[in-house]
Amino acid sequence: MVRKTVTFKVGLLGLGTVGTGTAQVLLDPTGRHPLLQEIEIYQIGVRSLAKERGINLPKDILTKDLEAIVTASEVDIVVEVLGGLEPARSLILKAIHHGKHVVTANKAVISRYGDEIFTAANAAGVYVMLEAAVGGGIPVIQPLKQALSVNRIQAVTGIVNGTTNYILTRMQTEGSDFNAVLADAQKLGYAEADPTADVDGLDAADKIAILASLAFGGRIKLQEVYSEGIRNVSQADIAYADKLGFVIKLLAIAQRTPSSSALSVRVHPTLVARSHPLASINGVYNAILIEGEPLGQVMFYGPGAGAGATASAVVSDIMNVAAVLKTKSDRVQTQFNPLLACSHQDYCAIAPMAELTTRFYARFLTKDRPGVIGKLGTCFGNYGVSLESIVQIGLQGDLAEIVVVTHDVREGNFHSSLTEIRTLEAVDSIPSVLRVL
Ligand SMILES: NC(=O)C1=CN([C@@H]2O[C@H](COP(=O)(O)OP(=O)(O)OC[C@H]3O[C@@H](n4cnc5c(N)ncnc54)[C@H](OP(=O)(O)O)[C@@H]3O)[C@@H](O)[C@H]2O)C=CC1
Ligand SMILES: N[C@@H](CC=O)C(=O)O
Ligand code: NA
Repeated sequence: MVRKTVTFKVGLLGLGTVGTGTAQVLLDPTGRHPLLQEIEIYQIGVRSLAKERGINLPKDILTKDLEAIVTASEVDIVVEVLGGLEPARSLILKAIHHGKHVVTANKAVISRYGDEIFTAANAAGVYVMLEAAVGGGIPVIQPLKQALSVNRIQAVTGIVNGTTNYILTRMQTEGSDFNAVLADAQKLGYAEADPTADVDGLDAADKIAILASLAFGGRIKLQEVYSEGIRNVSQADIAYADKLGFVIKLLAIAQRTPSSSALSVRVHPTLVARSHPLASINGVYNAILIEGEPLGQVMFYGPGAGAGATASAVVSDIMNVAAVLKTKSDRVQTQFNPLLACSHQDYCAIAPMAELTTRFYARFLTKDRPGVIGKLGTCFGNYGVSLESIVQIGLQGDLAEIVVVTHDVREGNFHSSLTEIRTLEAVDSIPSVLRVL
């Protein structure tokens, strides 16, 4: 048992999956960095005092009075792991106004209210740290702020939602049913309280907005980030993708566009060639591939959700703040460490999706008769859509199933060609349209 010399007090807001993992690490410093022995939990704010907790806690440490934690003079660092927008946002702001440094895992709050929060933090002279908010336990926020900051970043491409990667992996490897696998992800503590945020790509959109902001040095308006989830990814598409040499992944992408100064920032299910490094990232694992000059490519890989992994990121942020404070005798920041603080003022311009240039995969159900493929080809040709492959593999009832993969095409042109194709008498439906990396 380690005897602690307490120097820093943490007010922990939340004792769910991440809060419990965080408390476990803070209460068990043996064999970890010695600075951890100087950090103590002051109080833990929860909703219910009666709830069974799978952790041994000091007596009377739980409270329902979260405002008292963020305003307590004893507290140096407030750790927000409540989730949701409110009261998380208000408590973060109140903590900042009371001079507390903040560590949060809450990408939903940061991607929406980052402007307000970082402006308040800079005015109050405190840090807001968010390593756990993207990629769970994977260090990616700190590397972007520090080790990679000399690079001109060209693209950030990631699998940043553990729940959907877990679902897609099991649908692919076991042919499992979507809803059953989602229930497992919830049991394992990967999913958000409302898993819609995971399944519909909103959690990944929050995360890529945060990564894009760090990578490209400006704020991002979340409403300009395109997001499409995995609800419409079917077993048929997984099987066709496999036959064509691809796997389907929910990718979050932020990249410079070749023709304008605007960025493309988006989340969508994507066919990824089996040889691509992101294709082999399975289960709850996340990976973020960053391309920059002069570094080239670097990929961060690890567990993207779960109690222990996320706690590792939360506690490392607490330690980073404690380490900075240790060098200040009065614990007041007169000057910020520019590699830890946020200094963005301007918003990045985001290009509309119609201007994106990408490859597409599309599946058509058509009448099974000669000449249909030719008619599709004519419509594609009318809009400059060039095909990489076109295959008719099977029949669904009496309808033919035709799958195409295009070469790079402007998204707006591709959709115009589909609008024309839908008017063809021989075409029954277009059950899926996916982008190809
Ligand atoms: N789960 C994961 O793997 C990861 C989660 N995150 C983020 O971490 C945050 C927390 O997630 P997670 O731990 O999974 O969430 P949980 O739902 O498991 O835990 C939330 C905790 O916050 C408490 N809480 C919520 N609302 C209130 C309120 N209004 N008043 C008082 N207490 C409240 C709950 O109290 P009580 O226990 O009494 O109900 C609970 O202890 C989220 O922002 C999430 O996006 C980030 C990376 C990974
Ligand atoms: N629900 C999220 C948790 C981590 O951010 C996920 O599944 O990735
Ligand atoms: Na992280």
